[in-house]
Amino acid sequence: TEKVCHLSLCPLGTAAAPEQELLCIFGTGDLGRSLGQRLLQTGYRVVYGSRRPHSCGPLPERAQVMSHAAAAQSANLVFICIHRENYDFLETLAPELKGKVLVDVSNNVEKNLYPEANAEYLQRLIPGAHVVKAFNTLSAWALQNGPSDANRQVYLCGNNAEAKQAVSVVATKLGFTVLDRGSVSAAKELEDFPLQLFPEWRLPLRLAVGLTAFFFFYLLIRDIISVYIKEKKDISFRIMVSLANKVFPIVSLIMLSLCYLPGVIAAFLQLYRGTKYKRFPDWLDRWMLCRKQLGLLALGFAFLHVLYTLIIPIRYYVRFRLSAITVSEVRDSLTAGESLCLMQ
Ligand SMILES: NC(=O)C1=CN([C@@H]2O[C@H](COP(=O)(O)OP(=O)(O)OC[C@H]3O[C@@H](n4cnc5c(N)ncnc54)[C@H](OP(=O)(O)O)[C@@H]3O)[C@@H](O)[C@H]2O)C=CC1
Ligand SMILES: [Fe+3]
Repeated sequence: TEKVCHLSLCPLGTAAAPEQELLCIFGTGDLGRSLGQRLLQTGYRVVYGSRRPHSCGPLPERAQVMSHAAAAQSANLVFICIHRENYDFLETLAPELKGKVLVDVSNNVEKNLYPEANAEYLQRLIPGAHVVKAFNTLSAWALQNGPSDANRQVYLCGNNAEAKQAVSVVATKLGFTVLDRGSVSAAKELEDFPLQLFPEWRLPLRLAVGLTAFFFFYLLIRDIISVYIKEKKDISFRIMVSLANKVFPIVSLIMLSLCYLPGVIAAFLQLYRGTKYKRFPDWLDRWMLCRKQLGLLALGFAFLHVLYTLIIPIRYYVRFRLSAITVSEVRDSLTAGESLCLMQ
């Protein structure tokens, strides 16, 4: 109530800004800098903890830099923007970090590099702190530029509900949507996220490549190589357009049917079982989950088919024009020759 009275008594514009919360960032690297800049823009105060407070690279204006211990003491929330390989020194800061919320943003370069998740390791190093895994699925670039449609979500997990709440308040203020994934045992999963490149596309893409290769070679043997062997006719110029244009619609239709088939199978399965409250078998589950990708790929192949179909008449037209020109020129020269003969 004190704040409200204070604000309402003040004339417009001179209201004292409420004390901004101070947040701490360990590490003055790429991510630390981007995160700090974003936090400052959102209205937080930022203090960096660094090994070399006086000689670190360029930092956002208005940010303070101090030693790790001093920085840790001044804030309740500490973002650890340091690679996991260098975490070990944090153990010596355990007294300063006791009771603080530590945000682990780290990623690994490959899966299963370490037996435990980075966040669990951090928690083991500093048992007295509350570790929250968050922000690791964002890039420094995305953080600096603020949330966009593709980068809206911040996944977080941790054992302490209050600590998670504190982090999600910050994330929300930064403009992100928070998705709570549960306790720190989910950290491993979160750390694997950035290492999966469009996982749901992998199977459909492999399928598309496989089908394309299969039908390409099948048609190559059937339409071109066999003609060459039987009739000694070389029609290999057809490979680029005509043959390809036979492969595209076939693959497109197969992918389209694969997109709709699992739904039908699932419906029959439900009818057969007499209930829809039972899990589908794993293969069907996986198949159902990539229907969107299968459909989009089918659309892509259909589009290629349209494109190639439009190219073929253009090619014939050019050939027709060329031969028409040749014929008329031959005719002209012939008539010229005839008239020459007549004159003689
Ligand atoms: N860059 C990105 O896009 C993303 C990065 N991350 C994670 O954020 C973390 C930091 O990444 P990033 O900023 O790119 O890395 P950088 O290499 O740019 O920065 C790491 C910082 O850690 C500190 N540091 C380095 N070595 C040690 C050490 N031996 N002891 C103590 N501190 C050390 C340094 O700060 P100082 O000199 O001030 O001590 C350094 O600036 C990583 O865990 C990474 O996985 C997560 C998502 C995206
Ligand atoms: Fe067609």
